[in-house]
Amino acid sequence: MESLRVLGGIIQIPPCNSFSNSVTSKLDNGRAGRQVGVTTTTRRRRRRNNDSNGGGLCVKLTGSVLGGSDESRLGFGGAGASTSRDHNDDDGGGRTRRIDREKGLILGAERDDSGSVVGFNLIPHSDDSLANAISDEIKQAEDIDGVEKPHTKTTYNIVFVTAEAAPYSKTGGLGDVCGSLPIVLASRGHRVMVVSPRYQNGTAADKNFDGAVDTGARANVLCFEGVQEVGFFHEYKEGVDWVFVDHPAYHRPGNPYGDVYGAFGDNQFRFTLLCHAACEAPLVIPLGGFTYGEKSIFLVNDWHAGLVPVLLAAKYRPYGVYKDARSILVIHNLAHQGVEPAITYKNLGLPAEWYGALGWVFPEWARTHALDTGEAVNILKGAVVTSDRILTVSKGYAWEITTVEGGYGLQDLLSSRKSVLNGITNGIDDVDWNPSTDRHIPNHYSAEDLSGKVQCKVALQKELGLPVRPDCPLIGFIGRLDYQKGIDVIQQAIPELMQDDVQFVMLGSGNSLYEEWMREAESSYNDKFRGWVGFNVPISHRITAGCDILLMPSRFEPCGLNQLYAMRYGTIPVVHGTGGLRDTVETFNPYTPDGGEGTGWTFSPLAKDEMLAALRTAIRTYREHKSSWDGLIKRGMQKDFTWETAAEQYEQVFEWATVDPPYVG
Ligand SMILES: Nc1ncnc2c1ncn2[C@@H]1O[C@H](COP(=O)(O)OP(=O)(O)O[C@H]2O[C@H](CO)[C@@H](O)[C@H](O)[C@H]2O)[C@@H](O)[C@H]1O
Repeated sequence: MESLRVLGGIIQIPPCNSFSNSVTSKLDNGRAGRQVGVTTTTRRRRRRNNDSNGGGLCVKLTGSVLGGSDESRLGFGGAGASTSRDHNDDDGGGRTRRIDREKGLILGAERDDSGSVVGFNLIPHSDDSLANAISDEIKQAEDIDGVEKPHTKTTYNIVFVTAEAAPYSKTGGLGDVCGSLPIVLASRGHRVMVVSPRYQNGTAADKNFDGAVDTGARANVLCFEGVQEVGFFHEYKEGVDWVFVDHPAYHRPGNPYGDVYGAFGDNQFRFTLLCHAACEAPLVIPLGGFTYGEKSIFLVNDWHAGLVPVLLAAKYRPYGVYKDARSILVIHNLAHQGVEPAITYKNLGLPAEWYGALGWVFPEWARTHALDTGEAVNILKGAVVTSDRILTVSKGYAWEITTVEGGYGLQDLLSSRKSVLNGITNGIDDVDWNPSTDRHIPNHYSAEDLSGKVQCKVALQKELGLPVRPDCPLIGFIGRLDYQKGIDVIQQAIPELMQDDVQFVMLGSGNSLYEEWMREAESSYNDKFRGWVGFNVPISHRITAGCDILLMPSRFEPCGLNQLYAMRYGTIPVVHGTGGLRDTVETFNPYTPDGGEGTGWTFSPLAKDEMLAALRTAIRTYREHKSSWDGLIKRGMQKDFTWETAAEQYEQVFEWATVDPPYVG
């Protein structure tokens, strides 16, 4: 059986021969390339590993099908591809169709009004059985695990640009989101690429990238007063094209942003490279035979990807490239904006006249000396200005960032873009985070049978060397040890909380002062407190399953994932009522006819006493009101936090983005 794959609403035909091909992007054709000094060459085209079953249809598309420049840009043609062709037809609409009598196929590039290729027609010429075979194949793609998958009405080519994507790289929630949302969007019928760096830090984590192979495609990026060559590695997995930008700057000990000495000094360089490379990837990497092309939607995650919309507006659109693309900035954390001295603007590979988009002036109180003019370049600000739409990861946070308290200096600008600003609450990966199948926890359980949960608690107490006491309330904290997470409030509360009959476990890494404090607290309260310093995913699952309560006193929280994981694992969240925490945790109300509603407790303001009061209410409920506690557990476990709901909302935003004209400056 010949196999066809359906990606992004187009029929994709696996190449039957591997062949070398030279692809030159539009930039090389003398337009934007000369202006900004970027050239791109694909040296070798590789076969998508998952498609290389030897049974692919052998179809060669030539310039008469696609038009000369498109042929080269899309990476078709090449000496090795073979097919027998009878003649060309004009379909009356000016499009040329290639008829393949032997296979009974008619192929034609379908274009929209502006001339962009939006897909290909594949029509059986004389044998209806082929049409049936094709629709069977399509159905199989949909029902791959026997489950009917929700499908989108309109498909898009979507390009995520991100500094991290789990399981390849992860330091926090950004990695989780960029590791799971793309898979859900792909399963709904979109064609999805994720572009992130190929980190190699000399640890076992390097193996995460073992499945990605060198595409041979290269981009020469002019920035930082030189030409930088980046490579592209690729792995096709779970319906997603994972593309990894390769450069020596990503090969060093530490995490994606820094090492034991702090943040890397060249992060502006490292993420400038990522952005330039991500803009080239859809033009030059023929994945499974097709590039993503110009009609792509870029999902620009946080400041690391923030130059992408600026590059689209300043470097590509003025030269007719990416005129049909759109960019959507997704803000996971406004506190980090990629701000550097104004003098570094010249490093970014942008035309001088675009300085205003990124230019930013620190308020007077934040300046360091009397002659400091406060002038800076702010990459996230550039993205806020130039992106076509803006998203945050919860509705509450979408409002907070327009206020003085939550706007980190960008509140006025964000308010001015309110008409294109929305909040979509993150979902969770319910395969990775499922207490009835989780490979990291010792006993499985579900809302129907909770018996495994107490066994997880006992196992955790043993693992941590705490007294094994199934009846003692066990409180957990998991997260980056950062000002954002309210660790200082926990610090203040611990001496008082340790007077109560409770156990407390903290897992986290980050600020070394907090790490040191966790070690000290463990030795001071050795029978009650454990501080696990480090980043450890299996332990994070075991804490989520084994604790009774998860504490999140975040100062601000754009969405927060741990409270969602906690609810799914029957662990009751006690959280500061801010951002996504307030949106997702409903405070327990026992006074309802059916015995109570709510999934946890929120407290406000963020202060030691308020936090302790909420914790103690939770502990009293745990001890004295067993049926209320069981109700809290069950309601939390039954909540729908899957990505499907969020994915549908993202699709709505894609539609709005494509209806409106793109930002042109
Ligand atoms: N030491 C450790 N060991 C193992 N795992 C650890 C860990 N420390 C943290 N994690 C994991 O990292 C993730 C953290 O996610 P969060 O959403 O809580 O926070 P983060 O602030 O990183 O993300 C930002 O982006 C996300 C995604 O949009 C928003 O939800 C959030 O509000 C915003 O601040 C969770 O999966 C957690 O288990």
